[in-house]
Amino acid sequence: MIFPKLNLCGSTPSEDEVNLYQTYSLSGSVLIEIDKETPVKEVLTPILVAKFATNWVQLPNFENADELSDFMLKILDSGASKVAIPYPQPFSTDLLIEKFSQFPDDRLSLIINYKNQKETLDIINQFNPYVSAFIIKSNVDVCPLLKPNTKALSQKENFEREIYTKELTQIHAVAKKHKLIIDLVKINPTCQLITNLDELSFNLLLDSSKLAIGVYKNNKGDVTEDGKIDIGAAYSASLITDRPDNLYSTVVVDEQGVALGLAYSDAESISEAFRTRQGVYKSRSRGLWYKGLTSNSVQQLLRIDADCDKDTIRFTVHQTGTGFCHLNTRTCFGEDSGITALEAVLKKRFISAPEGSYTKRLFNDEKLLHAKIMEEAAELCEATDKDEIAWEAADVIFFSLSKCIAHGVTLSDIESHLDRRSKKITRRPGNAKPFRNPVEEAAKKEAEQKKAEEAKKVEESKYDFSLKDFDASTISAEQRKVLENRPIRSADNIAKLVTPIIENVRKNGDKAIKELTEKFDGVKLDDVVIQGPFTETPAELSQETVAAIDLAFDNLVKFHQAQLDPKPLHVETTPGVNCSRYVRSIEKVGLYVPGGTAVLPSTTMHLGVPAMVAGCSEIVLATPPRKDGSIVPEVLYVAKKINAKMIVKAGGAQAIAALAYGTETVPKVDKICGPGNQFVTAAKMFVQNDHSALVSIDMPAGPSEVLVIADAEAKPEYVAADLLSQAEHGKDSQSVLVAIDLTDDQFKAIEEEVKKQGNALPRAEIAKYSIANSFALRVKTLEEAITFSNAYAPEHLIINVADIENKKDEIISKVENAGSVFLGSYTTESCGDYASGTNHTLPTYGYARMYSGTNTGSFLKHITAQYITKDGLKNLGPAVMRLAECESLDAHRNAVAVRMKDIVG
Ligand SMILES: NC(=O)c1ccc[n+]([C@@H]2O[C@H](COP(=O)([O-])OP(=O)(O)OC[C@H]3O[C@@H](n4cnc5c(N)ncnc54)[C@H](O)[C@@H]3O)[C@@H](O)[C@H]2O)c1
Ligand SMILES: N[C@H](CO)Cc1c[nH]c[nH+]1
Repeated sequence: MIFPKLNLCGSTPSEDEVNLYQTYSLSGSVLIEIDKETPVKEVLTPILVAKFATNWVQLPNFENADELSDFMLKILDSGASKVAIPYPQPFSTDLLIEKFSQFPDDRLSLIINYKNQKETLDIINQFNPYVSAFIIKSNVDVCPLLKPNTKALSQKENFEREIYTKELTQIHAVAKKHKLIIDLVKINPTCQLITNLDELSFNLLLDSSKLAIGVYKNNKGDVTEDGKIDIGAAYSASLITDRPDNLYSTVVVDEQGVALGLAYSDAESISEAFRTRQGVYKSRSRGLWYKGLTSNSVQQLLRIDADCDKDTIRFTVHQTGTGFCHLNTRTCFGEDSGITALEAVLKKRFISAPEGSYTKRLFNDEKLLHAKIMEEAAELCEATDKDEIAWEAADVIFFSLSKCIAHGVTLSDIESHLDRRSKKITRRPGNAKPFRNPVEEAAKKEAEQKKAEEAKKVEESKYDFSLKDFDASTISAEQRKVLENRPIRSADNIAKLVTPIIENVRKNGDKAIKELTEKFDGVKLDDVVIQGPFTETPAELSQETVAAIDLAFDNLVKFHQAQLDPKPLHVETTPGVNCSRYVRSIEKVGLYVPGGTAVLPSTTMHLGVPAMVAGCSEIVLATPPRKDGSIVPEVLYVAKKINAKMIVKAGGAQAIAALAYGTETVPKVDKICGPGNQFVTAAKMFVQNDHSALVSIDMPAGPSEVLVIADAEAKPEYVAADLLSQAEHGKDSQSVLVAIDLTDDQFKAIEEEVKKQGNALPRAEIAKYSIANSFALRVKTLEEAITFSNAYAPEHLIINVADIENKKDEIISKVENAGSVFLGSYTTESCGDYASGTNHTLPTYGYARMYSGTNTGSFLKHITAQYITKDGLKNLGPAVMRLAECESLDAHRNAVAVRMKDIVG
């Protein structure tokens, strides 16, 4: 809900300010800011005693704790519901708490300047027992809650919104029972912001610089050009309705809370009610309904309240004229009864009692009325029997109320005095120890204990992350063979799973893609593809991200361009026999960018750059969409840089099938490249073997893996970080450590680091599984280590050993099988994963024995040609004919023989 604020600092407020107060107070609660100059008795007290508003008063800072405490007492006794005290004050927090403890907590609130979440939570925890509300003042200039939570939010906006929401939720969790109000000083409010804050149980403070009145009336919607929000619209933003006509049921009551009838409201009518300060509703048949416009039975609006679940509101009004009901009765529920009815009767009689009647005499003859009051009061004092007491009290009320009516005092005025009395407070002794509520103290202790237990649980639940440890000198040959291979994965089951997916896409095209994306990725797609060309740089990308992508991209282009040799090859193999070879790019390529557990703009570059450098004319990207059906801006930016034709918003086997066979919107491609999980790899193998697909693939690139060779010189911190960098990719990734001649302590230091760094990772849950699938092998020498690595054929090989600068050429000459090698303690694999220039799409699972990683050549093919002269055929022909005879292929022999006849006769 909103919480209007009015500044009454300084001397006497203007008429406009008083008017504003009267409008703001209709919303139920107002925060009035005063300073030491504000005349309390003349200005503040008359406002505070108004019965219907709940007034909070914001006090200034005081140099002295006693002065502050005296001022608090004065304001509270003047009728303020609560005082709001800015924190910190110029004196100590302990002293402030001591002063607070002398007042009831339900009369105090604290204003905190938000610096960071930790500090705010600490202050809230400290003051929780002594106050009943916190006003959190924040100076952010962008609030992630201004927009609705829709698909339109960018990844960055979603992230910021999530963080912000988490912070507010945590504050709410700590200050649970307290009212929370947020003052977003630099933000122009919107209805959406108020609704979003409501969901987080925060009220929004709105001072007069942010509030406007009657914006609807001027047909300007709910916000003015200078960013002020209409108070009625702001109030309505917190309301909800389940009615089909979207109106809010509105119970209309009088000053005593007696129901006059039921009406309906919407944002427009509420706005008008605030503007006119009268009962204005929305008639279901006639639109805006200004009550009393035709009947003269207008209603002075006193206050609007929302019920507990905010789907019904209550208008408290002062009803004039004949009443609320169209049948000319005061209420729609028939006649009044009790004291309310008595007041109405007495008011009527005061105006119209016949001359000479007893009532007329009572009103006119003050002495008679006093005597009756005294007489009935005495009789009430003497009465003992229950019925008699009630009888005499009724007499006292009758004559007292007559006196009130004769002097223009209403029941509402009497209630107002009763309320004021209930607001008077007695301060606890000044030197009392800080007041501690035993119930809250016990709750606090319990909460602390719970926190300690939870911290213990977190500590205990830390993942083990220990490495299975083998010694090369003691393991058997069989054991060694097992380590050289990867954990066996049954391809049968996966093939069974992907075949129907591929068939479905082949048969049903885009419809199947949409259905499978909803099933496996939980995303409902409107369109299967985003069509290029991608001409824009997505606005949500920061400059740093753009610069990082640009640097990585340029390095990849340099390294992949160097691999391109576009010149034809000419060799004269035998005099007159001229052989040649020509390079051609593969026309249409499909690049699969994984996206199941992490979005990989880097893979988009590592596939896209060689395809672009090779000159492929049609590049189609495929990647799983985000939950809102969109594609991350980083991938869109790379799509622009490689001039991709389109992006298919799908992952898994369905994406591979779409690229292989084509659909209504996805063009069929000639080659599919890119890594992926087991479904992606199985689908690539399937389509490659299906002649009707006529498509090739790059290689079986599966779960990421790294093998780190480290000796005693390698820093345990670096070794652990490198092992974890691949372990975090997926549960089936493998990280192998080959440790050269390490002592137990040195080995343990690496293990400890893996545990420490692993537990701190946001993807610890994934890394835990891959480390459990991994192992360490302890060897004596570098040669032994490289021998094992050649047998294992890792995707990535890191060699972090002493004196690498001098030994690197010798070492690399011994490496036979590896996707990519990283030499020395500063050459972390992450550089190759992103930006150094080498390609990160590499063969895994031991395929580095026979496959290369992705390179420019992956997107090229070669055409050979030959030109044989007469002399050439003379030189080569006899050998060809002899070989054809060996194979009994006479037609082959004859094709040479018919020519040789002409040449040699
Ligand atoms: N070797 C390399 O060069 C390299 C590079 C980057 C990533 N990788 C590897 O790629 C892999 C990426 O895997 P990922 O899962 O994160 O993303 P992914 O894009 O490969 O797979 C996600 C898709 O799998 C499909 N899927 C999920 N569960 C399914 C089920 N039960 N049945 C059918 N389909 C299902 C979904 O459609 C989803 O879109 C990781 O193993 C990572 O290590 C390798
Ligand atoms: N290490 C992966 C290849 O196995 C590539 C990658 C992408 N993002 C980070 N790393």
